[in-house]
Amino acid sequence: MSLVVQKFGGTSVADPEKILSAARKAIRAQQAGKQVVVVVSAMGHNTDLLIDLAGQINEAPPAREMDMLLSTGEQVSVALMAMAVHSLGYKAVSMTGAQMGIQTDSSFTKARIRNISPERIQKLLNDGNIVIAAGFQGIDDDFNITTLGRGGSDTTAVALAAVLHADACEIHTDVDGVYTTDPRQLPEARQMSRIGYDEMLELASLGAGVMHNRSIEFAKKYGVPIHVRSSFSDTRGTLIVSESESPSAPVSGAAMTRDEARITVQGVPDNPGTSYELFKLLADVKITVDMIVQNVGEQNRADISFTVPKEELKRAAETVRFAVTRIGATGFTSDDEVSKISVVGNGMSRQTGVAQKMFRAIADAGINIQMITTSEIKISVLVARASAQAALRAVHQSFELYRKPADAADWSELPTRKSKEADIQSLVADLHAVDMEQLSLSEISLSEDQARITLSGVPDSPGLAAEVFEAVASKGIFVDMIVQSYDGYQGQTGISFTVPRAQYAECSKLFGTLSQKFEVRQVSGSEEIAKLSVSGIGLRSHTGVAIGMFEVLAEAGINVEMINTSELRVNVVVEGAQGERALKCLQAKFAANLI
Ligand SMILES: Nc1ncnc2c1ncn2[C@@H]1O[C@H](COP(=O)(O)OP(=O)(O)O)[C@@H](O)[C@H]1O
Ligand SMILES: N[C@@H](CC(=O)OP(=O)(O)O)C(=O)O
Repeated sequence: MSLVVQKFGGTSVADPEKILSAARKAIRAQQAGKQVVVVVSAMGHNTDLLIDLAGQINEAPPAREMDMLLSTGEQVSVALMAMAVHSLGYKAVSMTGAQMGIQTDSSFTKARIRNISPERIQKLLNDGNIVIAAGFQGIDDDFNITTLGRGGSDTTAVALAAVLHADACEIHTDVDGVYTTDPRQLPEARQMSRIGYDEMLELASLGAGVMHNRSIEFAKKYGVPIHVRSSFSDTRGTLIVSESESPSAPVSGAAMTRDEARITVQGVPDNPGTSYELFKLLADVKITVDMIVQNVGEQNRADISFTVPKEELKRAAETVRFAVTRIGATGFTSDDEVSKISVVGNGMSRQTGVAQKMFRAIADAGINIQMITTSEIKISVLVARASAQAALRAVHQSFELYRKPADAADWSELPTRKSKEADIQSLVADLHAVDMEQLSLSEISLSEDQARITLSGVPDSPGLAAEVFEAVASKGIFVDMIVQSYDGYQGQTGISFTVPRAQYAECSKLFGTLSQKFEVRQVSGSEEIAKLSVSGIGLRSHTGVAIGMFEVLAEAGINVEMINTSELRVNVVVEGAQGERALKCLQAKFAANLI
């Protein structure tokens, strides 16, 4: 019998009428011959209210008690939803995370699911019940209640869909589907018919609050199709599956992470191990570091810039102050008035000129780019918060995201779940054997076909990045990694990028002639670089991967020249001669995580 998981977010169960309307949807699905599991979040903004309440009693409430408190929001909703189904004449049973056997680790307020026992739910479904499951919560080995982190009900829903082998996991929310960017930010955003898991994973981590990023990790890992749709109508929404909406579009979506802060550590001794020490100290106090830009240093000193969520700046600055003395850096600067604008698309890894187009759009809007990082399917830039919305709009316009691509898939072509009955047995067995959210890496690789160009002391003004990469693109040179760092000294910035080794000579010649035009202090580079990549799922939520890479390379005395990180991959560039040795170190370090 086919089975559907329907998740209703806080806005969709905000009052009794909405709860009744959600209950009717569940009943309609059951009448259509499906077994139905409904996952609900706390009503409206109840989780925020509970957090606020806790704050009035204790400024730093114990995390265990926080989870005890926050889980009550969902417990209210499941009971009311079950009552709603009963009032309409159908059978329903509500269940907490513990009752469903959702076992987690003990990281209160951001627990990870280890295991789910589907037997009880399955029995209740077989008896004709609609099962109403509390989202966002679980239980640890010591019977403590845990929660999965803000927005975690999506993760509960997808995890249940995986273990119950549902046909689809429907996310019912207050928008019609996934848009090319947050429609609350840009009304011209367009609803997509579908989006790839990797694209959604990146967007969700970049501020597209419509989905919780960890739920996409699950969906990708277990092949669960997600259907994001409106709670208030029955229209088709957006499918999240393996393939993108359009095979040709370079960019599928754009996102803004509004409240960011930048820290630049200046004059870091350019020795193996210093970055590791800095990021380890930050990781030890559980600060999530993003957009790491370690540019190639001069005179054996480098600047390392990175971003942290704005609310973490105070804590991060305390740690960085300590780290500066410990690693012998010269100082640090920070700015908490910055936002990150990103574009994401599976198609960009196959096309040239995508980064340049984004930089041009932002330059033409008169906005300065402070930092750049790229990865295979994502380009992020840091801009002043006051210009962030204008930058988002400029980028959205430039890639014509408001227009449906001519080759966009339409609903009739959308794939459905293909796995067979036998798969479920092994899936369930598998889930009992391993942690559902354990780090799984698919590949550790070395490529030696790239070269690096570094422009140091570049004037930090609008349009510079666009001009540099337009010049490179005009020669038909494909740029892979790009990092631009904020330079706290004299309004200057440094840009490093990699190009195919075969085009290195041409590219250095180009900058030999262009360096005067761009008023670059120094152009340097190396034909002998090695790029090492660790790929998998959810590498940013498993922040240990980047740190682990820094650690083993530092231990082996190998200096990291460039780094970029994304949900799917962490890349580092090291000196060419060290490539093979670096690969062996990484393979040894992550052997247990390779699948
Ligand atoms: N790319 C996007 N597509 C659709 N919605 C988005 C996107 N980015 C951000 N959002 C926001 O996500 C909101 C839905 O998420 P949320 O408020 O958490 O819903 P729920 O309460 O159902 O969990 C939408 O109202 C929308 O403003
Ligand atoms: N109630 C929790 C979990 C959740 O997923 O909520 P929502 O589905 O409304 O984003 C929160 O607010 O974080």
